[in-house]
Amino acid sequence: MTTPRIAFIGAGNMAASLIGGLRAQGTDASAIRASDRGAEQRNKISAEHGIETFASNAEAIQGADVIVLSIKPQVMKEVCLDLAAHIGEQQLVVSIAAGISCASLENWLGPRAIVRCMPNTPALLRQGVSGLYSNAQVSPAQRQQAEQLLSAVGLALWLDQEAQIDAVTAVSGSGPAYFFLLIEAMTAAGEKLGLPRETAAQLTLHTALGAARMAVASDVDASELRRRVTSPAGTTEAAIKTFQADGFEALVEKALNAAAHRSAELAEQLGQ
Ligand SMILES: NC(=O)C1=CN([C@@H]2O[C@H](COP(=O)(O)OP(=O)(O)OC[C@H]3O[C@@H](n4cnc5c(N)ncnc54)[C@H](O)[C@@H]3O)[C@@H](O)[C@H]2O)C=CC1
Ligand SMILES: O=C(O)[C@@H]1CCC=N1
Repeated sequence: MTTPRIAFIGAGNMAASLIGGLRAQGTDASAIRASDRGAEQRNKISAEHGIETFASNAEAIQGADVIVLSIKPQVMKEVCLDLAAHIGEQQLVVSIAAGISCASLENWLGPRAIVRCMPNTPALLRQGVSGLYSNAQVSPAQRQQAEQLLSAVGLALWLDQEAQIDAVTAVSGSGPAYFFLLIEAMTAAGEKLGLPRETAAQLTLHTALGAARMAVASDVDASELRRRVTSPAGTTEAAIKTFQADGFEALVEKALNAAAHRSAELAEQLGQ
């Protein structure tokens, strides 16, 4: 398959992660363009990745096979209404915005091929994971284009119901932040236990990395891996019992529900 030409509308954090991942995978800079209303963002992304940038969204999408809407949900309507007259029938629209439904995008852009997806920031290291959903107008070739884009930066998993995007947002879209929070908390606790801060940070980070790598490579599930670390009446058991006595699993469920609920709420608030 030839490399699709990709235009990013909005050159912020997530666009930078995706563009960085695509460039690291070998996508030529000439196949990628980006627009942003901020001159600083345009200069930064063009300096970092050697891509052409535009102040005009309409100019940026000219000649693109795939248009990636990578702006905040709050400006999606305004941007789509401005772009609607400029998008060609053959151009695939990929939205990465949390909480903006295909129906809203079609209201603003007209009926067209749309893939909604939810990536995450480790895309920058090509270690991302995304959930993707395509509407009925997306052709098999366009599905492949979207998959090619997201799988350049990590694992891409198709969903068969759009509502599942809310759950993907809660688990993996926002998920890196939960692990960062745990890393922050473990580092601080290690320091309080008497370690130099840098040592506590390195121990925490490499434990997180090792545990994730082990879980991905393992043919047994996480609960069995946890059991193998947990000696009867040992140190791990003392920690796990403390987590569970204070409702760790219920808290995680509550937090993910809040994220999924917020995703659905954004769709209601911003989708009109
Ligand atoms: N940050 C994350 O971890 C993830 C974010 N997302 C989604 O990605 C989208 C972008 O998020 P971030 O990159 O974090 O936001 P960001 O604020 O870093 O980037 C958005 C960019 O859009 C630009 N912009 C604003 N109005 C514009 C307009 N009218 N025309 C062109 N550019 C405009 C801003 O100047 C900014 O550079 C959001 O919809 C978010 O829901 C999805 C998955 C993960
Ligand atoms: O916090 C947010 O709304 C976005 C979507 C997923 C990650 N960041």
